[in-house]
Amino acid sequence: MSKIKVYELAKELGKTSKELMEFLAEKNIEVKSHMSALEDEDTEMLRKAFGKKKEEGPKKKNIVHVFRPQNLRDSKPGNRQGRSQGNRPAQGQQERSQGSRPVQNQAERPQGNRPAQGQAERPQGSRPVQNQAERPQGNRPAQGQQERSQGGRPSFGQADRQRQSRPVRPSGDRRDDRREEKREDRREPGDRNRGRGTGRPSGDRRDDRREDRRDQGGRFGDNKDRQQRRGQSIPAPALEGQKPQRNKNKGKDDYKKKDYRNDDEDRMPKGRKQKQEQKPQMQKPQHKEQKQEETIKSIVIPEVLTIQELADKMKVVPSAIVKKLFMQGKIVTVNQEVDYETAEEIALEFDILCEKEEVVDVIEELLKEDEEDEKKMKKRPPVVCVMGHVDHGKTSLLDAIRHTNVIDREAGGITQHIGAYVAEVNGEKITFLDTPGHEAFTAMRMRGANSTDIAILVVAADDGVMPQTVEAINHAKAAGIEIVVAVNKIDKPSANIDRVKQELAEYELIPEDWGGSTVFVPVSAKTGEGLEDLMEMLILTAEMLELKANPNRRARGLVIEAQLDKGKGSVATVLVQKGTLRVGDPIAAGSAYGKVRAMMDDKGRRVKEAGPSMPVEILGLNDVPNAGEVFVGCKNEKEARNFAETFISQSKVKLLEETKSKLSLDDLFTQIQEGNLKELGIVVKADVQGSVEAIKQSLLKLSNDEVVVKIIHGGVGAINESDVSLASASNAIIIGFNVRPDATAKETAEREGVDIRLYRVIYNAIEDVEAAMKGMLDPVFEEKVLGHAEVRQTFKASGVGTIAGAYVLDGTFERDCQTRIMRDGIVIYDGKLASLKRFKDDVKEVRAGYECGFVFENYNDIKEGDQVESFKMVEIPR
Ligand SMILES: Nc1nc2c(ncn2[C@@H]2O[C@H](COP(=O)(O)OP(=O)(O)OP(=O)(O)O)[C@@H](O)[C@H]2O)c(=O)[nH]1
Repeated sequence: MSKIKVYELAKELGKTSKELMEFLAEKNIEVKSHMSALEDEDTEMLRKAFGKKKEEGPKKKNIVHVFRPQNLRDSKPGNRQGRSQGNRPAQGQQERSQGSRPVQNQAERPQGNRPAQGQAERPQGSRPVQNQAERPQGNRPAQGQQERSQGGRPSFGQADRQRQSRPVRPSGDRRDDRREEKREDRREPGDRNRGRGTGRPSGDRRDDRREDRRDQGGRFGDNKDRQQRRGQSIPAPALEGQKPQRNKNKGKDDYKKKDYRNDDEDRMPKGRKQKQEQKPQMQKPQHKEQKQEETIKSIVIPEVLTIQELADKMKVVPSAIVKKLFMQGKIVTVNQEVDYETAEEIALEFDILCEKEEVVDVIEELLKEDEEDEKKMKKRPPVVCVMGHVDHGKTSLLDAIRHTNVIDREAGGITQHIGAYVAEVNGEKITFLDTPGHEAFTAMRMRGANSTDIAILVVAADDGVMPQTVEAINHAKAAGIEIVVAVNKIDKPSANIDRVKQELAEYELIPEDWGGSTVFVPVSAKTGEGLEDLMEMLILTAEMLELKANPNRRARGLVIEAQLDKGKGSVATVLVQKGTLRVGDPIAAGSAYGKVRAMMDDKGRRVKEAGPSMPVEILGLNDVPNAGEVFVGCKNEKEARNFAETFISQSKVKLLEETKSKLSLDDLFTQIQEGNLKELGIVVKADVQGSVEAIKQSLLKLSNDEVVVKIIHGGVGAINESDVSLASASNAIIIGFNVRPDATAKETAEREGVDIRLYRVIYNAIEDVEAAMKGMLDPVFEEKVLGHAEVRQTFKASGVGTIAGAYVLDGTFERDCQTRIMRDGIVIYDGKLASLKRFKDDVKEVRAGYECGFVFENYNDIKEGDQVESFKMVEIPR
């Protein structure tokens, strides 16, 4: 037979390991820890010494202590004292047994281990099986223990209330017995004195606990302090001290946590019931210690949740949380959202541990790929992007390489659309991604960096390193891509290549001729000087990188750009990164899917297939995918559709989460209280995804301490009704770039008062929003004539004024519209229509060919033959 360990014997005897160890220490038998194996004779001795006490066990029953910290908080100190001394000796005892003991003792006793082991080993018979059996379902004390162990959980406050409302004396007596006994067993004489009589004052208990907590530091200390400050004692069981241990051993103890949880869930309801029904039953002492350790409850909560949801998880009434926070000076409602950290803090106050819900990114899972077999890989061309500060010549350089002129076609002088093209140097191909030049395109650059192998960092020789140069360096470094520096504009007299080299050296880009490893190529996009060198350097760098991909597999790559074409439908420029994409292949890209109907290369030629590093324009997707999205070749169209559907549903979830306020409770409060939190919601619609991203990024950057810019939605295509309703619901404005609202959207926007702003140049959009944030920009309105009418008769009505009986010649007249009365071509009145009637009824609108009655606001001098014009002020698109 293998030797029994201290903790096993302790469990068998219903004692703590500590007790046994103390006993052994008195007998000069050395045991190192609760895990130490005992000699047979020692085991015998211990069994003899402690065995008989088993009979006394029943006396120790009835330690039913449930407490509601939130109630205690409210209770007067006197009351609390009274209660803690009278009704809660078990609590005191429990705390004494752990709290006043040196901390290392706690450590010695692996609290996390015990319940699990207990459960695991019980059936194997280290403890007589009948013990288990003996413990009837209604073994009240055990359940009572359990409830007590859950003391921190207000969910069982019911039981507590019941306890408090009925006489508790008898149980108190019993507890006294137990206390005496325990004292005999465990306490030092000094301690005994301290604990004698009415029990230990709660203050002491707190001290003990504080000591424990201090040891554990962090949150616990904070909580404690808070409680102390308010002079409140949340008599958290001594087990509270275990929390940090559990935290520290996170992962290792995970299975134990599960045990706890299962235990809680499985047994608590029973326990509650049994407690009420079978109170007089006695407790088996051997369960006691074990149960004490089940005090800790752990809940799994998401990143953001409402107080109500948190309360549900904690199994407390939400008002308890609200109250607790109120006591801390935070006013919250049950529907208010709190972030994980705040929720964790709240839960800790209730002695509940929190674990963050692991969010599985389904999309990421979907896109996961296994490592490829090296043998199947073949050399592929490098994908190069151009980065650098505004006006340093990125477009010109790309253009010089491509020998086409794209600059002239740009609105506002910014490269707005991303494309890609392949250049050939000495038979070697290089794929260039056309990256835009404005800061607005940061996001794309980042994507560019992710999709590229080499970045050409363009630095104007006459300007040197500028902020966006640094930004570009950082992006490239973060993406781990090779940087080749093109020192541009060397044709300029003010060009200073060495200065550029020097400045870049500060960013760890040291030229080869200075002993570094960065390739610097002086070029002039204007004269074409150095371009060949640059291309050669790119080929050399690519060779060093040994770029490879397997062309014989299903294609996979990135969407570089996508837009909706009236004739062709969804047109997406994709960069194949792996495999070969063929016409007819079913593919999915983000929310879009379909079969490749046709493919065009960068020169507009139809192609049948595209291998690694090749950019192609594809037709056939059912929707416009987002730029930067990964596209995957699928087995069949069904698989592609499934992929897209999963993507859509997941994106919705994500969008919802993102739309949820990210502000923490604290922030929200301080900000709101100071009255300086304003949120500017924006819906962005544009003709191409690239612009959406660009506008989004630039607008987000406008956020400052006072106003937070929040992009509620961004998409490609005309502004539609759903955009307007979204903006209306979120009190947002809509920014349209190169798009217009459709008729229903216009109407809805007018009806709901949604501000739609249309732009053709990104700068203007950014400028406007910036201005709006500074002083709320006034919209520019334009008059829109609705219709004309002729006054045919006038009537005088008392209390109303003059009614003009008129005939609508063209257009319409709407209620509340602006009007202008003209007599002989001269405007004699300009104002609002006070009432619009058909016969005796007020109407909303009267159309051409109908007669109606007008009453003008504060104007009665109407004559037959007057011409009335109705118009509306509409906002003019910028
Ligand atoms: N002298 C000279 N001028 C150049 C050279 N390269 C570009 N430029 C000029 O510099 C200006 C900016 O060039 P772009 O190519 O538009 O610069 P960019 O970095 O693409 O600018 P954004 O797209 O606005 O970020 C243009 O007026 C070009 O004509 C060069 O090598 N020499």
